[in-house]
Amino acid sequence: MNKFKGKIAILGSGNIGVSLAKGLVKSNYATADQITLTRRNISGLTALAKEGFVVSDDNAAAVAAADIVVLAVLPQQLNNLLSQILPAVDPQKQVFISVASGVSCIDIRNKIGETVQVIRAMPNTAIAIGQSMTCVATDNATAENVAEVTRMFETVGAVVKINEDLMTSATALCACGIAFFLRAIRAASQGGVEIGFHADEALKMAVQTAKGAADLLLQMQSHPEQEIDKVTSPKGCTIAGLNEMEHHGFSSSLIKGIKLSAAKAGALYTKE
Ligand SMILES: NC(=O)C1=CN([C@@H]2O[C@H](COP(=O)(O)OP(=O)(O)OC[C@H]3O[C@@H](n4cnc5c(N)ncnc54)[C@H](O)[C@@H]3O)[C@@H](O)[C@H]2O)C=CC1
Ligand SMILES: O=C(O)[C@@H]1CCC=N1
Repeated sequence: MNKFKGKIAILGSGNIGVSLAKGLVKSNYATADQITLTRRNISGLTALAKEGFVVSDDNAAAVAAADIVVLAVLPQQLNNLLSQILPAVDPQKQVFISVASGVSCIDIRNKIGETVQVIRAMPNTAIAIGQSMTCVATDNATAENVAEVTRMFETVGAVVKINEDLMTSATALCACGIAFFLRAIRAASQGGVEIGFHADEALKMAVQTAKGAADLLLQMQSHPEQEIDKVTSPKGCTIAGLNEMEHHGFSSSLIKGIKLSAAKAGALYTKE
């Protein structure tokens, strides 16, 4: 692994910002002292400062010193942040990565300068354990910067490059998707309790079963239905349960939820 040699500023140290920072250090992409974490109130970052991260409430100073700037505030907090950092933006020095849902590259350039290179990235919370599914898109960054940002996110999971117009779809499927699969696991464990297991063992069984299902697809490179066909014995109990779930809208509810999340993701940001 070639360590990144420059400085990284992560503006907005909440769920995703902190998870990304920790993931980058754990994967040896950068050392903690190369990463500045900002937050309006830095008292919540004391533990991270002890781990060696630079912590600050001065976004403009963090940007001035950085080569890579990650915008990791909520969409509704972004315009305020962009106006704070405007004086420190240097298009020759920094490349900007935005993880904010529903904010386009051009929206960001309209606030901080038309020659600024902006790459959107949509990770998910599994970034904390190096298992993110991160989608990246840009409309103006150089191939070299896209390659570096891809390399950065590959240290904390898998990366797919997509067209920017699919970014809200990626948000729903991958970033929100973590919550959807977690809820499915939780529901399975609740079913397990109804049929006789203690809650802790039911959850453990559901989690390992879900992991096995995902790993089957990843390692065998197969299609879900191909694997399902191997489970469903004729006149058996699996097809009975599966069809009952489908009669109650299992696939349909996931599809509808993902469509609604994608629509919502596209409407989270107000330009003015
Ligand atoms: N949570 C998730 O699973 C994912 C979130 N995202 C996107 O990442 C962004 C951040 O989401 P979360 O981390 O969940 O939100 P969060 O609310 O946990 O973190 C945002 C942080 O930014 C800080 N902040 C707000 N204004 C600031 C400012 N002017 N200067 C410095 N810090 C400031 C807040 O204090 C907070 O700590 C959002 O735009 C979201 O759409 C993207 C992918 C996944
Ligand atoms: O729920 C949200 O709006 C954020 C974006 C994707 C995941 N969490």
